Amino acid sequence: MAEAATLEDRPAAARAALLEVENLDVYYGASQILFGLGLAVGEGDTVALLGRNGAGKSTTFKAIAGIAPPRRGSVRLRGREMAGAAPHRIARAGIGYVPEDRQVFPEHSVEDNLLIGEKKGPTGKREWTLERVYDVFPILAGMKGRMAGRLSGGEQQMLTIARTLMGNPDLVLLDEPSEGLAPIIVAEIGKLIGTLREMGVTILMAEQNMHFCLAVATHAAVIDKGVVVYRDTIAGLRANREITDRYLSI
Ligand SMILES: Nc1ncnc2c1ncn2[C@@H]1O[C@H](COP(=O)(O)OP(=O)(O)OP(=O)(O)O)[C@@H](O)[C@H]1O
Repeated sequence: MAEAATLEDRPAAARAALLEVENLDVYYGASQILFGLGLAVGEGDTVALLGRNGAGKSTTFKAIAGIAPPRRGSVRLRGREMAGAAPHRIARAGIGYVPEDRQVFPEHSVEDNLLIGEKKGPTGKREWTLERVYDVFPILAGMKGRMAGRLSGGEQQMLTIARTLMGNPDLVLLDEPSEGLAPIIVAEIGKLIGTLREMGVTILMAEQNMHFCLAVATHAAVIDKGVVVYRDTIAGLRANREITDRYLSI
């Protein structure tokens, strides 16, 4: 009898997916950006959406979050259709979105930023409290009274992730968490994502930095010109030179 595969050996789609995206077409005006895009995120997975600059990663996230509503296709969270719903409804349904440009409230303290994000999860859960956030993000505990606008880029990135978690989402979308940060800070963010993965937080993150993803993700989807061209475990991606050379060479 074949040995049972571990959770991470199985493709995300083989388990009941928390998020299922199918046949997504997204346009900006007359230009089509996503072409029948599909991907799945299993509960507890950390899925990296990898692709070059302009491949459509941010657009995919905006479509899932309802900011760039798809013209066709389906975005289901636990089987519930989200496509076409307003962004605030999608957020309330359990999808937390951390955009590329790290939106902190600069004139508010770190702690106020966290409290602004506080809400019950879709099933009423309140797993993330200030105490828990400070436990996982000790750097924020040390600067809770500081104005968010005075934080460094990496600290703002952490604050935005922490604020999103305060909303107790079922799924966190992280758009290019390593972008524009110094290597030492990227390593910190990587460690943090690793901690969240160990805690069972489900994450879909967009990245251009393949090395960053190899270190923290469990699964990968590769996007090229608005189409997902490859889906596998991170181990599968690592072993696939053809895909990494063709779409992700850096
Ligand atoms: N608001 C917009 N209006 C028109 N075209 C856009 C808009 N935003 C993005 N695009 C185009 O859509 C395509 C996909 O962009 P997107 O930002 O989704 O890519 P990406 O993979 O996230 O890349 P990046 O790493 O540069 O953010 C690009 O060709 C981009 O120029």
